[in-house]
Amino acid sequence: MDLLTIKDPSFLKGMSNKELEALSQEIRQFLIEKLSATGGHIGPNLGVVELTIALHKCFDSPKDKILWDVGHQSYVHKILTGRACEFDTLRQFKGLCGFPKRIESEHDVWETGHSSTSLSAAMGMAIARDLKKEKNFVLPVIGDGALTGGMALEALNHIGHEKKDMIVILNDNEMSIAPNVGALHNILSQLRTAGKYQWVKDELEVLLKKVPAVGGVLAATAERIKDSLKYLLVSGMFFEELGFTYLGPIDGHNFEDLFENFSYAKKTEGPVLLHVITKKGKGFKPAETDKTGTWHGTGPYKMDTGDFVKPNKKQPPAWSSLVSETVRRMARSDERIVAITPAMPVGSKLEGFAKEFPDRMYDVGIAEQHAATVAAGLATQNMKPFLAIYSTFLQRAYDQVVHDIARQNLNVFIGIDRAGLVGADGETHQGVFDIAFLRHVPNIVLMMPKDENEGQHMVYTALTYDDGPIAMRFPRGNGLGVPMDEELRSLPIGSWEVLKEGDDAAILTFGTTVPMAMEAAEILGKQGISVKVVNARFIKPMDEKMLSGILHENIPILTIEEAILQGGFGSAVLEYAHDKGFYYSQIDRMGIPDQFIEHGDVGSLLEEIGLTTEEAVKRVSILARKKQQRA
Ligand SMILES: Cc1ncc(C[n+]2csc(CCOP(=O)(O)OP(=O)(O)O)c2C)c(N)n1
Ligand SMILES: CC(=O)[C@@H](O)[C@H](O)COP(=O)(O)O
Ligand SMILES: [Mg+2]
Repeated sequence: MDLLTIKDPSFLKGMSNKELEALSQEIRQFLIEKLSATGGHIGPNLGVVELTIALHKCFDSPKDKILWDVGHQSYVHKILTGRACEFDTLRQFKGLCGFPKRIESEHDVWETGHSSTSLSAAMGMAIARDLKKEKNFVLPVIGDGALTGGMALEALNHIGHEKKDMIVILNDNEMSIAPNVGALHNILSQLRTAGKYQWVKDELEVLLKKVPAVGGVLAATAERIKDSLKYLLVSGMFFEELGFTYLGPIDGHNFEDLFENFSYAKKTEGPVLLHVITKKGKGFKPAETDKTGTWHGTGPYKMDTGDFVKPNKKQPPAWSSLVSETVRRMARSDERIVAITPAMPVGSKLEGFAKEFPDRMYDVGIAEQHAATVAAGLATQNMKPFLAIYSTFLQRAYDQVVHDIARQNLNVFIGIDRAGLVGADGETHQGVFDIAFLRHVPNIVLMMPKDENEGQHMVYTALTYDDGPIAMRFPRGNGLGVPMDEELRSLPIGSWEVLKEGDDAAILTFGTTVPMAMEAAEILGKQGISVKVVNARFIKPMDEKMLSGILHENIPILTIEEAILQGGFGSAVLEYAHDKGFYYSQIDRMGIPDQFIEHGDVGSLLEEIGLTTEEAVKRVSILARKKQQRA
């Protein structure tokens, strides 16, 4: 069939299994083709083709609520709900979002991007349903990786206690981004090999009921026999003990299995957990055989060979590699260095570190809070923990940074990756809040390098700093390709760097917006305006000596940051000026406005919010003109 003609999932109701098999192949081929041009989360989506079709055939979305945990595997859902025609714009500026988006469709009942929220949201929907005395199914789909997230376990605990009607679909493909980790993963492995539990339990019930009852004693004994048999037959009655009816494990690519279990689940009171086994990347060899997470989320690729489309010219090293490899280099001479990642060993480029120091690298699963406090615990024992974590995911560990790390002034090095706009992943992943939520935390040092050479020195600074928590933020993508110093050196904490002298105005900035500031200063120079450009590489503590000097000279200031304005670096400069009595200094700020930034290429996003060289030129011209008028 022509997928582009699909308006909603109702067409599935009348289709035979054979027709559904054919549809599955068409959807797989469509995904492989479309994503070869756009990139995206090909592996996760190829794994849920039959599962998604079966859900939309057996249930009535949006009356029945289908939630997608993380949401990176919702492309098939988007195809079946009338958005196939938008896939050429997937994850592009003003195009189709790569995660569920309520504004896109009534079938996207819950927005995700960060992991492990679906069960909690589903519980909220189930409570609302029952209070409103409505009748509908609530169906969160959660992966084996997402299940390792603390929120998911909090939700299981609550759902099992409240015994709300809900059908949790556990999509178990044994993979997180990289192979899944943890004791929960081991329980799932046991369940995967234990074979179908549910039918055994039911047959047991029938059998035991046939035993002639001799009063309650035997029945109670029978119950105990049944329970002990349950333990005997199926290890890890983890979910049943939590109050769920556990079904499965079943083949998530087999329509008969899916339909049979969905219908059983529909008739089961209370929360059901249906354990579905799928193959990540199914139907596309390179993705299906991927054991490292390379095909979890990709750029464009060649369909016939599976080769990724490479940029035309050689790229400078990725920022994540620069940081992780410098940590690795330092770990050779400092045995105290331990790396911790919450399920992102591939994204944080920690494979080399893990290979060289297997006993000093911990992937804790999707557990950012746990990761941060493990780092804190390590620091109490005079180890040198390196917490490698994306800016957006660090949001999950805010209290652990405040309560465990900073309050105890523990020497943890936080490598804040993907700081700034990340682009295609959009609103849920932009790394724009970390300055605002860290700057006000006592004891913390927060810095950002202007290029990868300064970056390696910052890693050295962080790992040789012993006075408490120190965080270095760095962007997604690649460095600038600057020459790299052989020897690593430490930067004086709180020191800024003058990149260009000038006295009509000063631009204070750091990281990715330094080139923009230099370009603006050059343009303004040609207009007779001499602009000082300062690499304000320490966001906290600021270089108060240099800042008060600029304020004393009454030089107007423009701050620029690829981070949220409210509470950001510019706010810190405003606060400082006011606190030191510079009430009349001209200070302007450029940064991310008070809104969530959607998906798209970073250039278009910066253009759209006016974080551009042209805007900087305009702002400084106004400041300089005002200064001249006052002179
Ligand atoms: C809080 C949070 N931490 C980390 C991530 C990054 N992440 C995206 S998908 C993923 C793995 C999810 O594994 P699973 O739930 O099993 O889904 P699968 O990709 O196997 O279908 C991770 C760690 C995230 N989205 N949210
Ligand atoms: C869905 C998810 O959260 C991850 O797959 C994320 O998209 C990875 O981001 P990077 O591509 O920046 O590593
Ligand atoms: Mg998985």
